[in-house]
Amino acid sequence: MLNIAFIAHDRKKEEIVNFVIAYEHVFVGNTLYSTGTTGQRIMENTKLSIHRFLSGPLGGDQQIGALIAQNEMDLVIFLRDPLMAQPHEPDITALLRLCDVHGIPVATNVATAEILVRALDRGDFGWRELVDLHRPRLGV
Ligand SMILES: O=C(CO)COP(=O)(O)O
Repeated sequence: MLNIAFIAHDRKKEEIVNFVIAYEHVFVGNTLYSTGTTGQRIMENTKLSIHRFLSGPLGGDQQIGALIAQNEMDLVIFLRDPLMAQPHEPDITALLRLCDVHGIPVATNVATAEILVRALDRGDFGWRELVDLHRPRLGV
């Protein structure tokens, strides 16, 4: 079972909802997290249960970043809006930076998300457990 985070900016909300509906059978059984509004929209449209943090502009990206820093996140799907500036741009940069610091697979567009979720379905994320042998989860 993996810990997976869903995040999408407003103009990407419909895209992430459709993506999660399409792969609901892959995501079910994992522990799912999201920023506030993204999670609300996904839960309204699927049977998935999601731990929702604050909305992104209010600190949700930072809350998910904290889980990444504690080695509590295995996959991040973050559909960013590349065409509109966000008020919390530093938080977005910080989250993506932490993914790179800790080597966490992160998709920032749906094409990459699709490849990662198919890899997840095939069991390709087994290597995360090997990494965990050397970097035990700290818990939250
Ligand atoms: O702003 C976000 C990510 O940076 C997403 O927040 P919401 O899911 O609350 O819209």
